[in-house]
Amino acid sequence: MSLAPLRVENVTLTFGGIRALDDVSFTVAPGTVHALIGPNGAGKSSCFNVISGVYRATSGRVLFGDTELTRLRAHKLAKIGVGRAFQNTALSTRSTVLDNVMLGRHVLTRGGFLTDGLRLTAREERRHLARAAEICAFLGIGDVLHVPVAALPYGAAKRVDIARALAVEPTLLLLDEPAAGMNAAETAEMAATIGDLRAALGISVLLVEHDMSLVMGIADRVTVLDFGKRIADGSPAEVRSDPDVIRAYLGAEEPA
Ligand SMILES: Nc1ncnc2c1ncn2[C@@H]1O[C@H](COP(=O)(O)OP(=O)(O)OP(=O)(O)O)[C@@H](O)[C@H]1O
Repeated sequence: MSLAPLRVENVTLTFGGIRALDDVSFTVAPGTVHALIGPNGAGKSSCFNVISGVYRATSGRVLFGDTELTRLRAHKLAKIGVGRAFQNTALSTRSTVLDNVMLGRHVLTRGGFLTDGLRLTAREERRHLARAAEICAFLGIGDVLHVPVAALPYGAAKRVDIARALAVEPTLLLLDEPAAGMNAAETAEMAATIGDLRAALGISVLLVEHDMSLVMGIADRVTVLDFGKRIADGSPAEVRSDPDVIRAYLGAEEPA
């Protein structure tokens, strides 16, 4: 598996008069867990949405290896090895866990077996089902494969979303606030899972996160935004002691 760096280069994003991102640059090195943090309204979600193709940058670009992501549609992202899980899960809540994760796998087959009516052979289908089940087991939801997502606790539903993102066999996983809405115990479990992912699959992870405690324990590198600008970029220890970061978080929360 060849891993490519993700390069965010001089990205600016404006909404009318608001500069949500102002000349932001950073690089996610292959095989690392990279966190993008910042106080409320700093531009984290905007940046995630530019990287994952939801918003188009006003200027600047995002490259994954040699491919410019800024112009790619979602299914193309999956094809080049980028999986993404959003803050507000887009799961089909009446469908089972396994069916949701299988949806993530259709991009791996020629044309997509669910969208164009192509039938998979029974053998191919078994292979995809087995892999989907394996991914779920890895994420600790292997015992609820046949349960509708609507019946799951919140933390488990977030894991289904991540499983679906992993189902495209990405080399880069984009996670938008994976611990949002979780209690301390669930947050710690999620942090452990993200660490395991990198260790077991060797993939790169870009994580947008408000919760500093989750980030500091697992990130190799941290980029900090404030009012749309990059104010720091370095190891968790460097960032935590950076005066600009401490100032930005004052009044909101102390760096963990
Ligand atoms: N669709 C939009 N239209 C107009 N303004 C927007 C839009 N999305 C974000 N903004 C503005 O851009 C700025 C950055 O917002 P963004 O949601 O990216 O920050 P954030 O760091 O993710 O914040 P939070 O932690 O609160 O989710 C804010 O001033 C926000 O009001």
